[in-house]
Amino acid sequence: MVKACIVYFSQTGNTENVAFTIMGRLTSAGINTICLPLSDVVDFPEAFEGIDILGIGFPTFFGYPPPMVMDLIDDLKDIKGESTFVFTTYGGTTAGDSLYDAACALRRKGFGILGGLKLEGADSYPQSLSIKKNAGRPNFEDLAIAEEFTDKILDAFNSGRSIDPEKLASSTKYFEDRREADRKSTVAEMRKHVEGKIKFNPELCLFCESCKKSCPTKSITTGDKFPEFSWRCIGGMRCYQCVRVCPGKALSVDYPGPIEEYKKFMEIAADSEEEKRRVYVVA
Ligand SMILES: Cc1cc2nc3c(=O)[nH]c(=O)nc-3n(C[C@H](O)[C@H](O)[C@H](O)COP(=O)(O)O)c2cc1C
Repeated sequence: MVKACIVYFSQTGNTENVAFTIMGRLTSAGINTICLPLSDVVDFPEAFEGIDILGIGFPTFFGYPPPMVMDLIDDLKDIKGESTFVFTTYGGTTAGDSLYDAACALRRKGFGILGGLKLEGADSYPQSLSIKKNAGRPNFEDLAIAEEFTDKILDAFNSGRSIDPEKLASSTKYFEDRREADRKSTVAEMRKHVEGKIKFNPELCLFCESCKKSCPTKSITTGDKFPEFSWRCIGGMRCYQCVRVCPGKALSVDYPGPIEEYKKFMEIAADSEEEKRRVYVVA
């Protein structure tokens, strides 16, 4: 029996939704499929044993995969030569080179690339949440596309086809111009336009530790009373999951500028309608 494992990182559920949709389709096609959040990978290495297909899903962060997803791929030491596919959800501005970067890294590890999928999701960035950008995505139609994609990658797998990661490269000029540049500096350049400081109001803290439990890099410790931030975050990049999950609204964001400036900045790197319509590429 063909065995698949889908590893995904998801903070607001968009990528998880897509991951479970793909798993459902694979399962109904008779593939023995496991879906695993990135945070469980260390505790469950058996999930990778004897797999034929590896799927990796993640939200796009500033046009690229979140650094811990690239770390995961780098750490895939013992799984070589299998087939893989990548998928991302993004807030409707740009998926940038996220599929391309993940596919290149997997290719370097010896994986054959079956294809890549990018679907729009409700935008989880704090300013975007305030304007409800892309609310309700991925919707029914988006998930139907995820199913269509799954059928096509299975066909590619069964026929032994794979693609060059180049096929997943963005046609958006902003990312084309920066393809050879160091990712950290490109992301830092973007972050300075939009990244706000996190404020803490002790009077609203419920001591529930939701911030600590949700932090993907375990950068938050709780002292006698309040959370303490090491600000390690994701290579310094704020993901704001602590702010999103705080039930008492004790954590909030100080936007670096007015929302109009944020919207203007998003236009600089935004995908063209044509790029947005290129939802998947399959071998
Ligand atoms: C730190 C950060 C950076 C983001 N960068 C982008 C981006 O470059 N382009 C975009 O369209 N959306 C961006 N988003 C929005 C997310 O990619 C989008 O909401 C995604 O679907 C969230 O997936 P999840 O629900 O699985 O966490 C960003 C969100 C965060 C928190």
